[in-house]
Amino acid sequence: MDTLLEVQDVTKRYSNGRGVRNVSFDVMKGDIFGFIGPNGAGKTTVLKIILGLIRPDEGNVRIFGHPVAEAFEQAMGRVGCLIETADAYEYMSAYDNLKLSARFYRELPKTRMDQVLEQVGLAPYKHERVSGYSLGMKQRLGLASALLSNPELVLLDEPANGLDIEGMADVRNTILRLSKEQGITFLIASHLMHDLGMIANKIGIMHNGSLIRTGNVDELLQGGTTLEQFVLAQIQEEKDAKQHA
Ligand SMILES: Nc1ncnc2c1ncn2[C@@H]1O[C@H](COP(=O)(O)OP(=O)(O)OP(=O)(O)O)[C@@H](O)[C@H]1O
Repeated sequence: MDTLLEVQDVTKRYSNGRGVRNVSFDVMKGDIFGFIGPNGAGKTTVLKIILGLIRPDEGNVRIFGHPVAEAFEQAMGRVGCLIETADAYEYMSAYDNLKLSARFYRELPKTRMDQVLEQVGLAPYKHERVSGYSLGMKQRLGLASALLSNPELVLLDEPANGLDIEGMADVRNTILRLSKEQGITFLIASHLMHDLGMIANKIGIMHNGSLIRTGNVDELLQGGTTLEQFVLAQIQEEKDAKQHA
């Protein structure tokens, strides 16, 4: 099986002593990898390191075999991301917003905006102002923007943040469809375990800057345990181990 992303022993210490320590995991082609953990656990820091936005103190990241530190352009060529909130110009249409984003990419075909709007189910509303969109639709527009460069690997940070249950289902279904129909691989950071548990095939649990567990969802959750129960138990185990150390 192809490894698209390798995070190898990554450490980042902020000046306040916080950060992430010795984080290692792989994302394979076709995965929907759920990167789970409470607020402040270190998920965003790891995503930013993967994207070359933060330089780690130690460790390496390889994407499609290319080291991000030495071969940034090759590594990022097939990566899309949505790491801050999906901010769009409200007074413009989805189509025009994407046209603006498209200026950042060289050689995008003119039809690409329509293709990605189709992929996220916004084609019927593409000429409507974004101000009239639901939060779920705005988030799907952010996803459309992340898809512009035709990436094989997409990184999303808290894609369900601020969405109601309908909006969450909307974004989840879009991700699942993109995974199944386009073969896109996802790494999704979220503290919303129930939401992520419905689509992820693999998970990594971050707690206090460390990755405390990774594995296949099917293998980890046996006997009717929910992902939420599992993650909470893992975090408790980690706390107990620290207390007795
Ligand atoms: N630039 C920074 N300087 C100092 N500390 C930081 C910085 N960025 C993040 N931190 C701290 O590092 C830790 C990890 O933060 P990070 O944002 O990666 O966590 P997270 O799991 O993504 O949480 P959230 O979902 O709340 O963003 C937190 O304790 C945070 O306060």
